[in-house]
Amino acid sequence: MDSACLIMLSDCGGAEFARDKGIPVILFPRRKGAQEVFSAEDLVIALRSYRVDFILLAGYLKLIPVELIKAYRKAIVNIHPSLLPAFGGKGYYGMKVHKAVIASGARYSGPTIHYVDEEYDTGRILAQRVVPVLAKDTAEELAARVLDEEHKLYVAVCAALCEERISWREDGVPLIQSKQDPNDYR
Ligand SMILES: Nc1nc2c(c(=O)[nH]1)N[C@@H](CN(C=O)c1ccc(C(=O)N[C@@H](CCC(=O)O)C(=O)O)cc1)CN2
Ligand SMILES: NCC(=O)N[C@@H]1O[C@H](COP(=O)([O-])[O-])[C@@H](O)[C@H]1O
Repeated sequence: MDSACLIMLSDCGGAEFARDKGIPVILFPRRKGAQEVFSAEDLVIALRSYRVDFILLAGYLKLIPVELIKAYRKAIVNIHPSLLPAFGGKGYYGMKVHKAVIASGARYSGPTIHYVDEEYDTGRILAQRVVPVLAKDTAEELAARVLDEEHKLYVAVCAALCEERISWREDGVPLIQSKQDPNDYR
């Protein structure tokens, strides 16, 4: 990857880790009363200055502003810990998702990676993996099973993005071309 930049909601372990690796960190949105205003337009300018090509969300809990969506069309993806469109949207994040899945009696769950549009979790689905929901699962046990697949799926999708193996079906569904078999799209 030529360049990287971390966008965080707040200063946390991830921000410290990134700084230690020499990766620029931007806190967005700024806390109320912060010394300097940093608008969505400022964020786009900053990302362009760092030559950022893709934006990968993971546990980012605020709505990405439309200015960023427009500036990074088909270049912002998010990972969500359920099989969207089920258990997605405002209020569905972290353990809330897994608790809702278990309470529903669903027998399967799993991560979804989707393109980010103006609303929460309504962007085009790019990839999913399925895990079983066991009868006696706690939300924490299900979360761990889903997270294990998230970590594998995000790596595979990032590789496909960087290697330009994403194509778009006529109906607007994004497909990933297999690295092993160029005739296989998922
Ligand atoms: N424009 C978009 N922004 C974001 C998306 C998206 O699809 N489009 N995905 C989210 C990630 N996400 C689910 O994957 C998600 C994150 C947070 C929420 C939510 O309800 N947040 C609360 C605030 C929570 C807090 O501040 O602690 C809220 O908005 O009331 C739903 C889904 C990232 N951004
Ligand atoms: N709707 C968004 C959402 O729930 N995202 C989820 O947050 C976790 C990452 O958080 P962490 O890396 O901060 O622990 C991941 O499980 C991701 O699917």
